[in-house]
Amino acid sequence: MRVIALTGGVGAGKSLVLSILENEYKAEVIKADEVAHELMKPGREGYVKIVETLGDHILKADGTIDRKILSQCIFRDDRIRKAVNEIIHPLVWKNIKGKISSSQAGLIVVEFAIMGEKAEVGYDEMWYIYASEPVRIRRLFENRGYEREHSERIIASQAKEADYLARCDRVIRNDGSIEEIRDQLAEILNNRGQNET
Ligand SMILES: CC(C)(COP(=O)(O)OP(=O)(O)OC[C@H]1O[C@@H](n2cnc3c(N)ncnc32)[C@H](O)[C@@H]1O)[C@@H](O)C(=O)NCCC(=O)NCCS
Ligand SMILES: Nc1ncnc2c1ncn2[C@@H]1O[C@H](COP(=O)(O)OP(=O)(O)OP(=O)(O)O)[C@@H](O)[C@H]1O
Repeated sequence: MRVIALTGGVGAGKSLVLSILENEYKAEVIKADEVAHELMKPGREGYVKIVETLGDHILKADGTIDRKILSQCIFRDDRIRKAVNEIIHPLVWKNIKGKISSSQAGLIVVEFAIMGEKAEVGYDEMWYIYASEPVRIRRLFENRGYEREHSERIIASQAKEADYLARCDRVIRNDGSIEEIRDQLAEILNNRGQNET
């Protein structure tokens, strides 16, 4: 079993790379953000602690956490982001470790945008998906409707490029076309073997 950690900032193209790895390389994909959302559903460990810490103004009428409100809290206030991260991230990594140890897949890819010290899930190599900030801001505006200011706030809250580069074994460049991404993945996984960094 080979475990690849896949990281990069918002809008860099992680989901795109994951979909290619899942569909064309039969990888099992684990998304940290999806795990976090599971753990923030009513009654789950993350939900209880986050509501205790932030208060019930973050809840919708049906009792679920309102992601719009949580997003505004997280990206407008560093202290709130840190508090939420401290609650949710240890639970996320524990859950992901469990998923990896019970998996039978030959290739597992764990995706996360956050480079905290606790982001250690026993991976074999870490890939950094890179696209320049202007390209990311444009794609997020065109495809997700994010205003420039919102994208810039998220980018400011995430690891800097130098931090990603210092931690990663491999850089996948995604400033160009989807075909260029496919070519890079084929070269890494087919031609030169999965072990090479
Ligand atoms: C902040 C939330 C509410 C935003 O939800 P929303 O549906 O608007 O957008 P989405 O989930 O697509 O997130 C947008 C992007 O924000 C970035 N992001 C999410 N959480 C964080 C965070 N804690 N710190 C920095 N960036 C983050 C990621 O690049 C993500 O892809 C949501 O992402 C969330 O619940 N985050 C807390 C859980 C978490 O830390 N997840 C990250 C992996 S553990
Ligand atoms: N090479 C590319 N060419 C054109 N569009 C792209 C390319 N790569 C990514 N995109 C588009 O840019 C947007 C952001 O990409 P994606 O969702 O894969 O980023 P991400 O790193 O997963 O972001 P997040 O951290 O928010 O999850 C998507 O709409 C995606 O379709």
